[in-house]
Amino acid sequence: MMWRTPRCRSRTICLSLASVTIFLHLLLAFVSLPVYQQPCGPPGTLTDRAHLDPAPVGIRVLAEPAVLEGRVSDDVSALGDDRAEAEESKLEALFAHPLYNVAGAPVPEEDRLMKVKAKASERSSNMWVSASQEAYEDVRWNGSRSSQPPWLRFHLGISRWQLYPHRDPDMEPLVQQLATHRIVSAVQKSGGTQLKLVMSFPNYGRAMMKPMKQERDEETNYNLYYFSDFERHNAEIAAFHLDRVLGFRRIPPVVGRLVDVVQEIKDVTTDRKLAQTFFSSPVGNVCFYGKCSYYCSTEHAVCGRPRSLEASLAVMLPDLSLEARRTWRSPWRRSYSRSKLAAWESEPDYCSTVTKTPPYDRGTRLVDFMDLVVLDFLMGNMDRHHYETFEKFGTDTFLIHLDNGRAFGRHSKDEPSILAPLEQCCRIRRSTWLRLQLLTLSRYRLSDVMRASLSRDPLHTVAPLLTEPHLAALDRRLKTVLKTVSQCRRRRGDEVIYDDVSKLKDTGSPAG
Ligand SMILES: Nc1ncnc2c1ncn2[C@@H]1O[C@H](COP(=O)(O)OP(=O)(O)OP(=O)(O)O)[C@@H](O)[C@H]1O
Ligand SMILES: [Mn+2]
Repeated sequence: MMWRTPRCRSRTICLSLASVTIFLHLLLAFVSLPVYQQPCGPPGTLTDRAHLDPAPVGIRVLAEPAVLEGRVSDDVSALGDDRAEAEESKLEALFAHPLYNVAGAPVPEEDRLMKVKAKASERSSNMWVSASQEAYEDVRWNGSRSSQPPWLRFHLGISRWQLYPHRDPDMEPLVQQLATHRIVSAVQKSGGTQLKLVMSFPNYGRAMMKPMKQERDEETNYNLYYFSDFERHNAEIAAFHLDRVLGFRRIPPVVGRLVDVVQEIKDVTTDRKLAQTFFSSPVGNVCFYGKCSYYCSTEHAVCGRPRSLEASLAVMLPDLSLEARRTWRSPWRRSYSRSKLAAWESEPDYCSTVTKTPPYDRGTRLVDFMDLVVLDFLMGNMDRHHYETFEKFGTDTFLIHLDNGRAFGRHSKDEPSILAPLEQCCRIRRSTWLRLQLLTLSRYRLSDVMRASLSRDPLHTVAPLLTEPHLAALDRRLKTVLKTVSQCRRRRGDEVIYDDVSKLKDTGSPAG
């Protein structure tokens, strides 16, 4: 009977510990309640700047040591509401979180990419000269927003730090038009390696179309070098959603669409070279292959079923003649050679060379690049040899995350080399790091919010844009990113975190 005494004692200790734990949880719940009940505020109160309010309560809470050190468990996240939430409401909750709803000063004039000038409508109508002018609407745009088509409002909304604002009221009409608007012209887009078309709408809007080339459950061939990989239409779509979920807003909106290859391409194209590549396959599907340097041959034709083809449509950025863009070579670009290593793969102190070189030696360029690295690692994109910025904004501006067609090729393997810049430089924005931590919590889990976000795309009804293994890979890779940051912090301490949050508080300068 001697064994009873220690057990009784341990039971008493357990009971006391349990009471203390419950008390502490209740106390914590009571204290945190106001945070989770914060109203997200009407869209009018939100700013379209990607920087953070000096004192949003949620940020202060998230900046507590527990979160910063990665000690946040699902228990803490569940304090506000521990019920299983529908994924759509998880996405809503994420977008309502203070880390996404940052208040600040309105965007100053000089931080806007474009503005409406007198007689802009006349200039615009001359820009898109079409062989079949009657297919286009009469242009009656002026300075009033309601007269402007959604694509123009998107252009006018681009600022120094992002392509579009959080909770953009213009987003829904824009994606609606991309998904449903009549296509009046389709021509091949020159440049780049693979087949893609520029499509025009009756209101002079334009979109870049990439056709489906691969089934969703196919994985990239392991023996292909990344530069020979196919471009995937669903990767372009999913990348846009992921970039928005991460709070970057640096990818032009992309939607999926079933395109009738006869009615919406062959019959309306003025591109003779493209038209010549149409043929009917042995089973009666209409196919075409266009002219380009990779995969433009009968063997790699894209085919309708029998005429209906899945495609991604990305809204076009302002024409280069209006707003020039600068292309930057990535310091961590891969070698195109099958045998040579790039400098970053062999030089141990490569990052310190980069950080001494403009534009990485000042401002936010390095941490902007790290944001791109995180995005690319999560979606397995090895094809980031270049990135672009708007010339007008010089070096103090965001990086446009264009060309994501080679992402989401593999779910069963992660590509650690994509994270090399983060590992080597050990530098990340605090706001990014905080949002990444948020996305590990069950309340906002990355795979769940991505599933919800992607289910809004029109092609979702044909088949989910990302298969479950791809969604699971996002959660797995997110953990790896946070682990990398933790290891950096152990090695280098606080210098790892670029404090865009308190920087704002102190100086009010844009944190990017
Ligand atoms: N939404 C867009 N609006 C305007 N221009 C765009 C847009 N997306 C891409 N571009 C431009 O078109 C060019 C080719 O696009 P993209 O890089 O997606 O094609 P690609 O065939 O994958 O090219 P690459 O083979 O070089 O990777 C890019 O260099 C970019 O400048
Ligand atoms: Mn590409």
